[in-house]
Amino acid sequence: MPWTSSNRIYAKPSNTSSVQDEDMGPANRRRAQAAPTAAADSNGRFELSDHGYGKNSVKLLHVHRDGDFHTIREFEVSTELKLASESAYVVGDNKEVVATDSQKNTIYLLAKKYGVKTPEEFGAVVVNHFLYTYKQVAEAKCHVLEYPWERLQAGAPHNHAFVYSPTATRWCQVSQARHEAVIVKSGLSGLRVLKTTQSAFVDFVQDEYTTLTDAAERIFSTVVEAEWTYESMRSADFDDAWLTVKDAILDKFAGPPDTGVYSPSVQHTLYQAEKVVLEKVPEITWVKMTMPNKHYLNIDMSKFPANVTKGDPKHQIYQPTDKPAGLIYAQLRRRPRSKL
Ligand SMILES: O=c1[nH]c(=O)c2[nH]c(=O)[nH]c2[nH]1
Repeated sequence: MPWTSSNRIYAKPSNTSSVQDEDMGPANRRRAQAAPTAAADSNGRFELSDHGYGKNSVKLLHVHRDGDFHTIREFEVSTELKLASESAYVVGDNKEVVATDSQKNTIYLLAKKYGVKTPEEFGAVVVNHFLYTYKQVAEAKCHVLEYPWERLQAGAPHNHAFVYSPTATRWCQVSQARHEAVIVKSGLSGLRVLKTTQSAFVDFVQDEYTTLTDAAERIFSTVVEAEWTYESMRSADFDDAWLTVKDAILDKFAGPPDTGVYSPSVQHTLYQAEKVVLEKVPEITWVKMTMPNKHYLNIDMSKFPANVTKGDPKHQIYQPTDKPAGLIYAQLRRRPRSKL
């Protein structure tokens, strides 16, 4: 979010001078004396090019009890405020500072008051609250990370027991600057997948730097990260969109259970998954995926005598190498509609 210099207020607000020394305890007096003015501090040589403060990872469990049928969602919520004034930083004046401890309390109180429907909607409630309660807040951000609880299936869906199923982590970042629209970015991280066939990498540049040979058949494994934004808060079904993104990735990576789907490269598989996301969720404006190529290397057994390497051809051994990994990403967005 760009910040114009008009947001910056260097002068210490004049009403601070009306505070008499006698009103201060010794510690406050020491602090007030120590606080430099902006000019004395930097002589205009420096300017804050960014700032913000908040509470990190406030953990919260939301239980919705509907008779015997309970639903849970567990979150880590982080807040960040950018004040219009830089006084807290530059001259040590805390008058406009909403304490990070109060920000933590606010998260609990808003969750109690409004419930937590989706991370995105709760994030919007939080940023709205800060902007409209405190006029000195110029921008508010809220990051929500959701723990992957699923209802326990014990023959039937259990009324009140859940199992931790960390297939992927869901998160969102909601931000709003004063007089501007809410911006929602959602994401999925840590979706680790591997397939044992239907992956190749051939026909790439061959030159004096190349040792890699064409692989018509290889292991394909990655840990997918994805993030995307929405056109507006209003029309989107955030839970449904998140599941659609996860399913698009799994479907384009794996294909049908019996035959799979051929991947000529990580790049192409990533692109295919992003295309499905934009096709299926019209509210998403762009989607970015990152797929590190977690290499599983063939082990050269040719140097060993035949009698030791001879084994059941059904057994194939690879060497997993986490690092280095190829790092492949792309962002796909909608082209503006032609006016013709
Ligand atoms: O799918 C791949 N894309 C690459 O760009 C690449 N580079 C590489 O060494 N292996 C692979 N695999």
